[in-house]
Amino acid sequence: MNIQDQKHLNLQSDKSTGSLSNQDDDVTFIKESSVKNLLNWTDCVDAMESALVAISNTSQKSDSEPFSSQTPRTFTFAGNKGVLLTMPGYASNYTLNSVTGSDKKHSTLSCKLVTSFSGNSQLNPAIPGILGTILLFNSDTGKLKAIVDGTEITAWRTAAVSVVATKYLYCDMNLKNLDGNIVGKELAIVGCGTQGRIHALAMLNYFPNVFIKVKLWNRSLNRAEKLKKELNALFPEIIIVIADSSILCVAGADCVVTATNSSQPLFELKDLKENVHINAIGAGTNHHSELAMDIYQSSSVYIESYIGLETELKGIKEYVNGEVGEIVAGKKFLHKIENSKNVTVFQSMGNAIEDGVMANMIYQKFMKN
Ligand SMILES: NC(=O)C1=CN([C@@H]2O[C@H](COP(=O)(O)OP(=O)(O)OC[C@H]3O[C@@H](n4cnc5c(N)ncnc54)[C@H](OP(=O)(O)O)[C@@H]3O)[C@@H](O)[C@H]2O)C=CC1
Ligand SMILES: O=C([O-])C1=[NH+]CCC1
Repeated sequence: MNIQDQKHLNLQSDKSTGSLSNQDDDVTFIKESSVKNLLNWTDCVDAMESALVAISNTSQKSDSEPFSSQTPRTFTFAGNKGVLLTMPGYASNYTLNSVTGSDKKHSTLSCKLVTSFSGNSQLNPAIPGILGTILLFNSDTGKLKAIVDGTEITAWRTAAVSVVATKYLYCDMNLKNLDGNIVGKELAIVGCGTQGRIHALAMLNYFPNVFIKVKLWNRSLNRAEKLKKELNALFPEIIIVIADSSILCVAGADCVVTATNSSQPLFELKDLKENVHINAIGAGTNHHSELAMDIYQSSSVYIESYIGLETELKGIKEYVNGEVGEIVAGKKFLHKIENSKNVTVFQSMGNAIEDGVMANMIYQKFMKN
């Protein structure tokens, strides 16, 4: 949602403290351009690490431990044109270290409303296929306190979650302890739409000195060319090439991102080299169609939340080894598959807690400014 005129909505953007007073009637509206100005990769990745830990703890075990509660999201289909998702969630006792320090604990009650209309890219002018709005409620009273544009948040939080997954699941190299040397890895971006683009930016910005080459593939060439131009200007030291097929794109890659609406597998296990980490993002309501089934069968597979597993990932349920948050929190060690290529897969779906934590992070920064 990009509403320019907040008076039109009869909302006030007075930077009130969000205190518990009954007179606190104002609803803060944070529009897309303000959200954009407040986003950076350090804050987003830090917030998503906290969110993933809260997701993996679904009951309150102590006064201080992060936890969350959520129901499966709902899907309301608008004929065959698109779908509206509702994503409610509550996260408690989590920190936003880089924004409010490690002592301040946050609780957030939120609901994201997000539409997915894949035909939007064909409009003239094109608009994003995924459009979102996040409602933030006072978690002590239930009263609405902010409406935060969720389109940029959805893009950034998805890529930031993939960065966290890459940090913890990519076993070939400890990306957490970079020593400043060029590591010389290859990144493959399969699908150069909104998600492919933001993932390329997230990976290259957050892991400097790691990737020396990026291979891009997109069904229609013009989007790959556009992204190549953008990346060349931002990262002149990195080699950026366009691959002729999705299989050629992943050949030789160390880290792969898939971000398409493809209902058919884009590559198989035989197309990958050993020790590859894959962030599988796309394919909308059919989340696991981008990768061939033999990849899931012989890889260590992690997801954001078991809640979505039951309803949205039935087809690969038996191959899932855990939640990323369980690894981050040290509750589980990375599962290794004997006699395998040692491939790790982060199967992304998107999760309500990530949206609530991100919207609160933006709200905290907006109120401070
Ligand atoms: N996991 C998560 O949290 C999230 C997942 N998503 C999902 O990620 C995917 C991409 O979203 P987004 O980047 O916003 O969408 P965009 O519309 O910006 O991009 C869609 C991409 O998919 C490609 N594509 C579409 N159909 C096919 C096909 N049959 N075969 C190969 N490529 C195809 C498009 O190619 P072309 O340019 O040729 O049309 C384009 O590269 C969607 O499935 C979306 O639902 C989105 C947000 C969050
Ligand atoms: O989590 C999310 O916002 C979405 N996942 C797929 C489409 C939108």
